[in-house]
Amino acid sequence: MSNKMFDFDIETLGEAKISSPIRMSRNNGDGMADYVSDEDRILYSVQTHEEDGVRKPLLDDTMEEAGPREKIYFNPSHVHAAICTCGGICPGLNNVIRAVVRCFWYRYGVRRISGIQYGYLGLLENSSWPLIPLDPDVVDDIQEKGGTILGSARGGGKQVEEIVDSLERLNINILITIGGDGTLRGAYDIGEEIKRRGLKIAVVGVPKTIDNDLSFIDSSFGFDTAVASAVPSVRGAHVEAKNSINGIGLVKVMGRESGYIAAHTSLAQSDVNFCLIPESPFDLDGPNGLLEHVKRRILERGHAVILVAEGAGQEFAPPTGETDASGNIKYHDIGIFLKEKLKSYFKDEGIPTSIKYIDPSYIIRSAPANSYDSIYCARLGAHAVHAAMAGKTQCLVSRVNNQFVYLPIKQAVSKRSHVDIEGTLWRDVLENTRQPFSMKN
Ligand SMILES: Nc1ncnc2c1ncn2[C@@H]1O[C@H](COP(=O)(O)OP(=O)(O)OP(=O)(O)O)[C@@H](O)[C@H]1O
Ligand SMILES: O=P(O)(O)OC[C@H]1O[C@](O)(CO)[C@@H](O)[C@@H]1O
Ligand SMILES: [Mg+2]
Repeated sequence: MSNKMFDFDIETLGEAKISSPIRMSRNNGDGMADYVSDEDRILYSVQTHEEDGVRKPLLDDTMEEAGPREKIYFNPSHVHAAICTCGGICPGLNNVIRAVVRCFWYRYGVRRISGIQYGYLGLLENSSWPLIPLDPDVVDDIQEKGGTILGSARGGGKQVEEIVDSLERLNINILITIGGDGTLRGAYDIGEEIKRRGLKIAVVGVPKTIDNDLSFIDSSFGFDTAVASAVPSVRGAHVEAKNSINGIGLVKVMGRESGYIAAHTSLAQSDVNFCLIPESPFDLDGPNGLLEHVKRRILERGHAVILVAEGAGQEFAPPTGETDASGNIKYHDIGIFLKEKLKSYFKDEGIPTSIKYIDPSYIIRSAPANSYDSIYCARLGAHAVHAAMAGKTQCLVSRVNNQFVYLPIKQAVSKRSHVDIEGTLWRDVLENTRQPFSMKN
């Protein structure tokens, strides 16, 4: 009997019958890398569980290993591949684009590769942005720069019929979408419309989220760079706070629903005394509220550093009622709100303070990828191309348990990843900051 919890089966456009132009081996031990077969599977859970009094691995949920297949679906000379980047920018987008183009070009000999400008908007009927022809020369140095050479945008993704009309009109038969949960949902819907029309167009996603809030992925590309880029702001806030009388350094980082950047940055630069994330609601006032705890810290140590994720404390103000072009709710600026609260609280308490507020959000998001993310993006991009050439569709490339895998988009977007406040990451953050485990009265 199967105890499967997840559906990790990948859809394909049809049987892969064409021999891959990539020369690899079928045998272990001959000193040459082997093709990956669809039957090569990776265990999803590396934890053991108890069965009949014995600890056993969970063997039922397995994911398809990513990599070049011996047989591919598309004849490379018939391929017109397109790439688009959607949502907010993130370190590493250009690295992924570069890797995708180079893999199509050098490994498979694909010569028609187009960049779609400004995400799904570039595929709408009235788009005035032409396709950008891509080849290894065009993408040669792009990894040096932050952002994406294609531009990115929100909105347009729900107009799937128009998008598929454009794919048909432009003879695009592979679409690589690089983006977050919204982009992936859009990619899935585009795949459904393609199926409904009986077309043979592969849609493959490369998951992007600076907030690191996608499930079924160890950590998203650009996240390591984001944390590394947040560190100097915390360091600056700490120096400013220490050099002032009762100084308070307040830093805001991104993280709408998940506080991973804040949590990891607190560990990377352990000057943080209070790390505030959406997953761990807190009170401002009262004996166990944030303000009282900051006061205690100021009276004991003469300075304090607060790192807040943008989605934390949203309940302190009524919802803005505004959304962006993709339908995401616009948040209050918790950084500015906290700065004002701290100011008036300490004034009322008769304690002189100096509050320095730093918001490095867009500096972090626009940074070029560091070496760790550059390596990661190069590998993600190539793996996305191997999936598409093999005719896999409505899937994405991910790294789970340090292995590259293909996952169905539907399963991957079925839940978001949040910092588990009973888990080891948050436990380690609390040990480092020495803040109370709860600041609720
Ligand atoms: N539920 C959905 N179904 C189909 N398309 C969607 C959906 N949500 C968003 N999209 C489309 O996906 C694209 C990107 O969405 P969004 O702006 O939310 O960014 P994202 O991909 O979630 O990345 P991030 O929010 O991390 O920057 C937009 O073109 C949007 O129209
Ligand atoms: O300024 P924008 O484009 O609305 O994006 C802000 C949002 O984008 C994200 O960086 C995700 O891409 C969130 O962390 C943030 O809330
Ligand atoms: Mg989103």
